[in-house]
Amino acid sequence: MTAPAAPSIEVRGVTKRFGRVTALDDVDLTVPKGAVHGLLGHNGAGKSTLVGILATLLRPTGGSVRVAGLDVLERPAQVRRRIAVTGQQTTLDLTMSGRDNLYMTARLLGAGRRAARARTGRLLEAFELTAAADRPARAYSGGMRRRLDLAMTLVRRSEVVFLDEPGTGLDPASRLATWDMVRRLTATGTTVVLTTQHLEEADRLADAVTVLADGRVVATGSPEELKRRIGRRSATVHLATAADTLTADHALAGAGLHPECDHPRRALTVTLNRDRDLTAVVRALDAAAIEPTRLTLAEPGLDQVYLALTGHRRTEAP
Ligand SMILES: Nc1ncnc2c1ncn2[C@@H]1O[C@H](COP(=O)(O)OP(=O)(O)OP(=O)(O)O)[C@@H](O)[C@H]1O
Repeated sequence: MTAPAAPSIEVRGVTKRFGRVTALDDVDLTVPKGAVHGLLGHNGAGKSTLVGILATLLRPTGGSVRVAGLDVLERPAQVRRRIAVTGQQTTLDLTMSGRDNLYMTARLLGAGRRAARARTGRLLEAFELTAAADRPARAYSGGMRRRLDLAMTLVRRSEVVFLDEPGTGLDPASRLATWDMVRRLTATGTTVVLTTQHLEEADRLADAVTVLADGRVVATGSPEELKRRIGRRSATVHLATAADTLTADHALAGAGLHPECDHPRRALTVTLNRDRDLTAVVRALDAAAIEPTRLTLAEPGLDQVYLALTGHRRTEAP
């Protein structure tokens, strides 16, 4: 039997204080190689501080951190060579075209002319920038600049890539294309850590999510696990007539299922606290000789998970 690969990121008991502010409090995090891990939290939860420590930009006050198998405090320079961080648009030269920005970066990182050209072409295509490739970056729209910024992060093949809200500021089509690109990164073994306040982004992209609130980890697991643990599924029964709605309401209430009735829409919603509650809904309706026109199931969103875990509604970045 082969030993499991060492995790790409291992954080143990990390604390970070800025004067009196405790930005991180006893944080643990393990990310396997080739996984996408979402750091989810409201403003000030500690996401950027944690990424800053992982990327060797900040020193933890306490605890241990290994990235790409290396201790970040003992070997920061080697860690830096293995990682890439986005959201730092300062690396873009706005007077140069998108193509030249990418090409120059590839050359600076040591690629030969042909390899640099090939990498540039692939990245322009992946981020849908081919048509605008030869225009100066200063003429790009906000979304195009963000895509170019992401592409710049990926010029070097890094073991770990840190992305800050990769979908923010992009239109829906570009967002999907970007998410797709992020997922493809992991196929080559790259580990991705993304910080986000957008629950859909974490839900769609991440294999596992760590929810931070006030510097502490309040939950960690796959988006599905979190939803199962916290969120409740619900079943909505749609009925043909007002009379059926009333009968179904009595039948479900009689079975102890506490339906919520939306009379104008002739719909009844039951929270499924246990798996067998769904069968109970169907049985109660059948016993009352009611045939619903439709039965729909709703999975909880990460929104509810976040609210349940932290007591906060999610707050968007300004
Ligand atoms: N350099 C600093 N000096 C003092 N306090 C800081 C510093 N950096 C962060 N903090 C504080 O640490 C806490 C965590 O901040 P952090 O930026 O890590 O949160 P975040 O989750 O990334 O938030 P956002 O989504 O707004 O970027 C906040 O209370 C913040 O005010």
